[in-house]
Amino acid sequence: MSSSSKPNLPVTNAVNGPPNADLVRERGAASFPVRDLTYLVYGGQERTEHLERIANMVASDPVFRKTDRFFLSRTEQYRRSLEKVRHYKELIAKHNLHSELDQQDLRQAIDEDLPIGLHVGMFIPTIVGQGTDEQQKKWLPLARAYKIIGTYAQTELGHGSFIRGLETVATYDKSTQEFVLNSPTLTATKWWPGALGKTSTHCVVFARLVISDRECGVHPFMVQLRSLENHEPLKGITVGDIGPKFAYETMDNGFLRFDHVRIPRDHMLMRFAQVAADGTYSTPPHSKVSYATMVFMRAYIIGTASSTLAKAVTIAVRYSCVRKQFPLRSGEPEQQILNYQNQQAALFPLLATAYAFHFTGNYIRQMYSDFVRGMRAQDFSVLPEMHATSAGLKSLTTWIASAGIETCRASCGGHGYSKLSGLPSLYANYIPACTYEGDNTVMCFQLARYLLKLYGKAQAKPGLRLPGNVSYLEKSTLLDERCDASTEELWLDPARQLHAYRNRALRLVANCANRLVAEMQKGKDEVLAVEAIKSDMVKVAKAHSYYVVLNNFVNAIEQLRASGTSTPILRVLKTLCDLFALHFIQADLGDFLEYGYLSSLHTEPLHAQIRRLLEAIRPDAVALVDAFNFTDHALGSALGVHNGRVYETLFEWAQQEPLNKTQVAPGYHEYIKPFLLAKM
Ligand SMILES: CCCCCCCCCC/C=C\CCCCC/C=C/C(=O)SCCNC(=O)CCNC(=O)[C@H](O)C(C)(C)COP(=O)(O)OP(=O)(O)OC[C@H]1O[C@@H](n2cnc3c(N)ncnc32)[C@H](O)[C@@H]1OP(=O)(O)O
Ligand SMILES: Cc1cc2nc3c(=O)[nH]c(=O)nc-3n(C[C@H](O)[C@H](O)[C@H](O)COP(=O)(O)OP(=O)(O)OC[C@H]3O[C@@H](n4cnc5c(N)ncnc54)[C@H](O)[C@@H]3O)c2cc1C
Repeated sequence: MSSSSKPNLPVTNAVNGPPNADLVRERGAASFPVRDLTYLVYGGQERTEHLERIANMVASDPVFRKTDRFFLSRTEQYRRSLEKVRHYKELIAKHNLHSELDQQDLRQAIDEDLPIGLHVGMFIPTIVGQGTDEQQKKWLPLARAYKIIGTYAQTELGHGSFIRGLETVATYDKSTQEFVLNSPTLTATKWWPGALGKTSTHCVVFARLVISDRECGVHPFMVQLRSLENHEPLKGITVGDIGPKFAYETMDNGFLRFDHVRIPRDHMLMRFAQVAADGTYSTPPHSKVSYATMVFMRAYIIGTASSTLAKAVTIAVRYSCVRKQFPLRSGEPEQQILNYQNQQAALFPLLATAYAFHFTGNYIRQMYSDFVRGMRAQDFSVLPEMHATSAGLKSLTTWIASAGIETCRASCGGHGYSKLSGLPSLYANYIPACTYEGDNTVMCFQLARYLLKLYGKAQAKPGLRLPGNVSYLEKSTLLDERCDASTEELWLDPARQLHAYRNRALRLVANCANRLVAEMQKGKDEVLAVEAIKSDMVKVAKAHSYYVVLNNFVNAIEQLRASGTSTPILRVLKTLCDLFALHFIQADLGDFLEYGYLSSLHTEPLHAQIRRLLEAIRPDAVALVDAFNFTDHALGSALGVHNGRVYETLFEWAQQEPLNKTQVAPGYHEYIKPFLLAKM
């Protein structure tokens, strides 16, 4: 079936010429209308076309070019990203892109870690979330007009995860109605905040509030760091870049120290906790309400896991269609490497996961906006669920996406190791997502604690109703149930798939709870008992999060069916959902076998069904990655170019290598010539 209308994307960066014949053939053989799936992913035809207009504008603009990025020094990369920021601002004015959504679309199309990411992603949201109406009125217009540039300075040299251990102090001076910010130790130095080093003029600093020697906990303060006239650091402030990193070269992650810096009282963000002029402190309505920006960003990160993984899979699948190695029998044509089962087994579960995470992103966005609506009405009841769910999903999605990018890279063979494949930098820039906004393991503890608590409550009070995604914790009878998927066909039943994931999650929670009790019975207090089950807590959090992802995928397909989505689209989504469900059972088979939920009676048909699903996806693989609709600019990969002219593009891009500027090697005269021409 051909697509219902043609994509409007330019083929930029790739070497022009007739498209690769294999890709053309694959595209012609898709079983579903690609364009319709693109509309589904991006929220309709109108929205897709809007995004394409922005993507085209960016892709054809030389300021946003990416192909030279591998040949620039760190400082040049930083300067180039500032040039992009300036141009981004010019385009907002020129094309009237004043809504937050338009600007987000533009940044996404630019597709670089710009040093204003923290300004829009955390600084402004913290003012919105934590500032009083007056503070918002004062700071937001300046921030939104980029009259000030801000960041979010929480982590210190000595502490990141343990926020209560932060050492930066804000002491209230009643006599002047000021806070005095100070970094009393080396380890109190703020360390890591993005755009802090060189770009930001302001930041929200998280510091422990002290009033008349009384510790009041960590709170957010607005602090000006640099002069708005000449960008020099203000008195008492030591600030700079933290130096080379694994990647992320465009971002000036920074350090910051305070030497008794005074700020006015109204620079503490006081929406929830207040300090009155006389030093009276009013506590916030929820002790963790000042952590809300992190919850927001975790939700955002979950939303970007799909597109990041989708990029890697697009590159690897297109390349695997173009790349040929070995004929099956002598005299026959060589095979596209995507025809090999092992290649499909590596890539198609990731393709399925990219779609699964798309629906997870929709789910968390909805949950987050419900949560914000509640917060505005002073209802914080959803905060624990929001915090725990987003912490778990952030961990699972970023772990899988990170490992998935590396799998895609390795599946491209030698060319995957070339930076021109786009995959090494995609990986290197993405993996800190497993660390920032909460180390994934630490985040898993948060979700596991929440699940253990609810499980304990459900055990203590039979009949208690728990929220939707955790309601399975009420049903301890589920533990006695076993899998009955004894045929390949039965494994395609979503109810059975969900049953397996629920059963695994409940088992792991129950097991953890039992071990906790056992450790306490051995004489440990609760704190030490928790320490003794921490590895299992990570497994609990992952198991629950897998269930949430699958549940959302299954529900999304049901909703699409109910709303009249066409059969070919439903069929292909269902195949992807099945592969997601079965692949991750296969990947963690030990969990399911350990308690006898599955036996070899079920595993044989499971493996067989997975092989069938790989075969079913094969003819649609290119169409499924095309549906993500990335421009060549967004992929930044010689292997993933839409026209499939992989070798031509690789060859042309390699010519830009600075070593190729001269025919004779730099250093030849000093180091090679002497021994080549030396007398024997
Ligand atoms: C229009 C849309 C625009 C969108 C724009 C987006 C643009 C984006 C541009 C993107 C650009 C770049 C992207 C990348 C940027 C990366 C930037 C990175 C930034 C950072 O990393 S900031 C620093 C982040 N730091 C952390 O995440 C620290 C992690 N640690 C913690 O969160 C906590 O300390 C903790 C959870 C580990 C433990 O907290 P602690 O204070 O010690 O408390 P406990 O005693 O353990 O727990 C007490 C109880 O409180 C519960 N709790 C903890 N946290 C929360 C929370 N946030 N909410 C609710 N409840 C919470 C905890 O569970 C305990 O509960 P219990 O007592 O058990 O019931
Ligand atoms: C690229 C990047 C950008 C960043 N941007 C910002 C920013 O803009 N603003 C900002 O404030 N911060 C930022 N950070 C800091 C980031 O938020 C922290 O690094 C992160 O929260 C992890 O904290 P940590 O470094 O203290 O790790 P640690 O907590 O020291 O973790 C080290 C190891 O110890 C383990 N561990 C820690 N605690 C426990 C425990 N209780 N039990 C068992 N194991 C434990 C962890 O699992 C991990 O394996 C950024 C970091 C990076 C890498």
